[in-house]
Amino acid sequence: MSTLLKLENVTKTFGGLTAVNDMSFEIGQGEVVGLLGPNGSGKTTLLNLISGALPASAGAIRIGGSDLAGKRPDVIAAHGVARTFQLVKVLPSLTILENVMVPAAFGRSRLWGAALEDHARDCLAKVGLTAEETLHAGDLTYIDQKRLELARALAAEPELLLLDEWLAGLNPTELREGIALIRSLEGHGMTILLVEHIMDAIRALCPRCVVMAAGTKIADGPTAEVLVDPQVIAAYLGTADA
Ligand SMILES: Nc1ncnc2c1ncn2[C@@H]1O[C@H](COP(=O)(O)OP(=O)(O)OP(=O)(O)O)[C@@H](O)[C@H]1O
Repeated sequence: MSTLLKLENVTKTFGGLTAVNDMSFEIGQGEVVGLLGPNGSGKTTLLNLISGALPASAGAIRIGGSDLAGKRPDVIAAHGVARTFQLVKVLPSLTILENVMVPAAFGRSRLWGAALEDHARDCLAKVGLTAEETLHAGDLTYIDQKRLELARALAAEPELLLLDEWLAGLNPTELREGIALIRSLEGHGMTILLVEHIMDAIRALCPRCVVMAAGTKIADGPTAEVLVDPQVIAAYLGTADA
């Protein structure tokens, strides 16, 4: 499996706080990897560094061989990285179709006209929103807004998809649908780095997990092994002398 994402000693400080501390790991093409850790451990900051929303303080972030640390988000997107956000970011006054056309127009293929609409519709079909394309995004239910956000990310034709708690806030039925949807992307060979607190989802989707605590990598390996690692359990539950 060839390496798609390679982090080398990536660090991010905010003043005196080190939010991400010397993180190194690789993700192969087509892998689905969970990024775990207690609240405040640096997961979202790491996604922000990979997607270019924040510049790294140190280290290299290689995507397909190019070091993109410190590059603008649009440059990183052009290298095939797309993401969803912890708090859904759709354009409420635009229709569903228009919401997906925007990232498709500015995505890797710079589509326009009929090709743009066709591609946007394909992305809506992938997330099961075909019938809703003329509705306004602000009128959608929460799960459908999440689907739409995923369709917007897919519209940019990513090779690497970063999902930041995309399954959070769903009821059990929606969660099952959400897991099936992510699995269907995996079937298309997409590489996914998934920040998630729902362990059932992690077990169902991620053969491998990386775990962070206080900005540092404390585990990286097969999910079943990582979830019973005493250091990981201590990071989540705290220890008597912590
Ligand atoms: N823009 C910022 N400025 C200053 N501090 C920040 C900023 N963004 C994050 N932090 C801090 O960095 C640390 C890591 O935060 P981050 O949001 O990355 O954690 P997380 O693991 O994603 O947490 P959660 O699971 O709660 O989303 C926290 O202490 C947070 O307060």
